[in-house]
Amino acid sequence: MKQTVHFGAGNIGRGFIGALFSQSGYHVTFVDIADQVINMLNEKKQYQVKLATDKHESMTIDNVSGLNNMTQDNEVIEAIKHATYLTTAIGPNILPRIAPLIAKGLTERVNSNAEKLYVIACENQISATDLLKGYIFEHLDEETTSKLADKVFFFNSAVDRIVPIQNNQGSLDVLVEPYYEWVVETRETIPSIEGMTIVSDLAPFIERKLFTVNTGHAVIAYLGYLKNKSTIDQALADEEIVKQVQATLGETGAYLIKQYGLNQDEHQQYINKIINRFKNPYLNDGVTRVGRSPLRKLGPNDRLVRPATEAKKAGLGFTNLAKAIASALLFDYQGDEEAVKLQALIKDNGIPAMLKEVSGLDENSEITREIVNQYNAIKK
Ligand SMILES: NC(=O)C1=CN([C@@H]2O[C@H](COP(=O)(O)OP(=O)(O)OC[C@H]3O[C@@H](n4cnc5c(N)ncnc54)[C@H](O)[C@@H]3O)[C@@H](O)[C@H]2O)C=CC1
Ligand SMILES: O=P(O)(O)OC[C@H]1O[C@](O)(CO)[C@@H](O)[C@@H]1O
Repeated sequence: MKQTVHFGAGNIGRGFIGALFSQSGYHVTFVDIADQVINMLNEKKQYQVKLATDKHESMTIDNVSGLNNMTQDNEVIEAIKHATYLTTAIGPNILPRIAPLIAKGLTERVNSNAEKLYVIACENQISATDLLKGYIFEHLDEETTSKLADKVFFFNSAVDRIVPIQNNQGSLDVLVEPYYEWVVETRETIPSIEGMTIVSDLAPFIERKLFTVNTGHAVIAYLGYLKNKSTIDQALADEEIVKQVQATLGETGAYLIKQYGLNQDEHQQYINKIINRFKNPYLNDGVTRVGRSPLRKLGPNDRLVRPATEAKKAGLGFTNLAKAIASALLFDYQGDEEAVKLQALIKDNGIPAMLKEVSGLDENSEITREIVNQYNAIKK
């Protein structure tokens, strides 16, 4: 049986990427630090992926096992030696932490296995696999790096499926929305995986996804949080929030249409479809999950700041994106480490300096000034 190694046995790992590999006839070795999940994978050897619909359809995912990367280095290295794919869905900030072990696995693999290995990071981040590759290469010597050239391939990808936090402690089952899209950039012919779409240029796909699904979701989460809504569908029952999401996605849409020559009507349909996905009442998706890690989400290349800077460059409007950024700055959820740090940065340094440090925006830029105006208006 073909083997794949997947880092991150969380929501996307079990509910999306690992499930597709299992359905494509692979044995999936999940690697994670969560002992309870790893033990359950090894005991039960299967779990259910349940669809968030009125019919509650479910499918069995089998041929799965687990390894703990903190305590089972050798077993992880062994698994990497025999895998056809190595994927991650672990969070972009965690990639540097798993890179040393992957580097050890690749070093042993290239000396013992001539088969090709395909590495794909499945994270909400532009060029996540390139980033992972960079971290891995920091731990490789020159000889190994050159051996890797025609044996280990790194492909960027875009992943789209809403998988909320699961309210089922002690179970491996995962509730997911029915929709999914996994787009992988490569010109190689690679072993086919059910549900994987191959493209030669990922940029339009990942930007369209990140600046529509993720920008829209973030706007709803931050505005919903400010209005004391607990879930995304509850936030979308508020007409003002709906209007604000539409206005913001109008701005990202204008940039995407101009940049990639998209058809305006088709893009509007894409936006409408996504807002309907967000309304799914069976997902029960918390605003604090969707708004999690605001420092990452306020990064220069992420879902809020990049469309604003790109829109500005293209001579397009960015007022609603500035309002979205301002609402993110008011995310003060104490259960989120980054939200706590964000509030401390704002308190200690003020918004312009914080935006310079976190978002790479000049303190006197037009975007920064607009964000500060919007922030003050929301606070009133
Ligand atoms: N949940 C969703 O709807 C979507 C998430 N994504 C992306 O997928 C990635 C994963 O997100 P989720 O699955 O939602 O998160 P999650 O928190 O459910 O899963 C992450 C997993 O990584 C594990 N982990 C953390 N640190 C680790 C370490 N040092 N070594 C090994 N394992 C470690 C955690 O124990 C957890 O099981 C993120 O980049 C996210 O942006 C992308 C699309 C949709
Ligand atoms: O996973 P992140 O980057 O923290 O952001 C959460 C967002 O990503 C998703 O997981 C889907 O792409 C959404 O649920 C939400 O927009």
